[in-house]
Amino acid sequence: MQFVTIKDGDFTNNKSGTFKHTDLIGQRYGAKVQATMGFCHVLKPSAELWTSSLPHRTQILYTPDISMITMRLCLKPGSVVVESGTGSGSLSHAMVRSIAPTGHLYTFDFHEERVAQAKSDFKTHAVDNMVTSTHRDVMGTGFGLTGVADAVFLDLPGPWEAVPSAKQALKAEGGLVCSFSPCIEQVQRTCQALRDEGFVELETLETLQKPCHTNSFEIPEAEFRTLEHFEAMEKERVELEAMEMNDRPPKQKMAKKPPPEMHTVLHTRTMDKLAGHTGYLTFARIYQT
Ligand SMILES: C[S@@+](CC[C@H](N)C(=O)[O-])C[C@H]1O[C@@H](n2cnc3c(N)ncnc32)[C@H](O)[C@@H]1O
Repeated sequence: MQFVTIKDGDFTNNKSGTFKHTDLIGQRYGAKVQATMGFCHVLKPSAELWTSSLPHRTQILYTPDISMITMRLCLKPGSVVVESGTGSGSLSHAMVRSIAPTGHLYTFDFHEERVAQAKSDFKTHAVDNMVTSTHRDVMGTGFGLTGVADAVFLDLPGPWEAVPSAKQALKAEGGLVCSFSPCIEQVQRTCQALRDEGFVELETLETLQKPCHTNSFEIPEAEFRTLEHFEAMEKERVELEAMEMNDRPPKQKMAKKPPPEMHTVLHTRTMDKLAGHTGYLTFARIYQT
């Protein structure tokens, strides 16, 4: 999967050969476009496609975790959400899609270049009006936000350090927090910090996706035979033998059997490979009033 900005006169080369951008301009989304050694499909950009094609500047979150996060944090149009670290912006784009057009994402990272690149990506994807991207060490100095957020998401090496500041960033009526950590020891420290700050409904889970493939194929209709059926077949065989002995060509005497009726069968197979452990998601809620 390649994310390509199309420019009249440019070319893109990959294992399918050379694609002239001029041939791509004006194509409808979904169109199949021929190249010198293969073809491509022109797809409409989406948060999921960005996740599968973005340049990795860090480890990123993938669609199974992202869908669990956006759903369990109840993100919807108009939600205000705080995120750290921004990383490569994989989760940020999905969050923006969920909260658009009236919500806002405050995203923080202490790596200056990543913040600059994320800002540039948000602008290119025309979502920068819904994002504030800030260069800041949130484990050291917190988010610097008070009472604005419906939800806070933490993807940090020491999320427990940011829990008091996450609480402060949530709206007066309370809100939701999610923390992603690869190690169970990080989860334990984060849960302790969440309890200390008065968060409730703590739940930690791991999201594993098990893909299934469904195919269809044709098989002959099953023929269930009775004893009479076998007896009739035996009679037919004996008659055939007798005709052959009388030197008469059997084909002239016997009616040709019609071809069996075909039947479409759907077959679903779960894939053998299950993507391995990425991390644990800890969710919690606080009621502040
Ligand atoms: C694993 S990446 C986040 C990936 C992101 N969730 C995504 O889907 O693309 C973690 C990020 O946290 C940032 N980070 C680590 N410690 C931080 C801190 N104290 N304050 C702010 N950002 C921090 C790192 O610079 C890194 O970019």
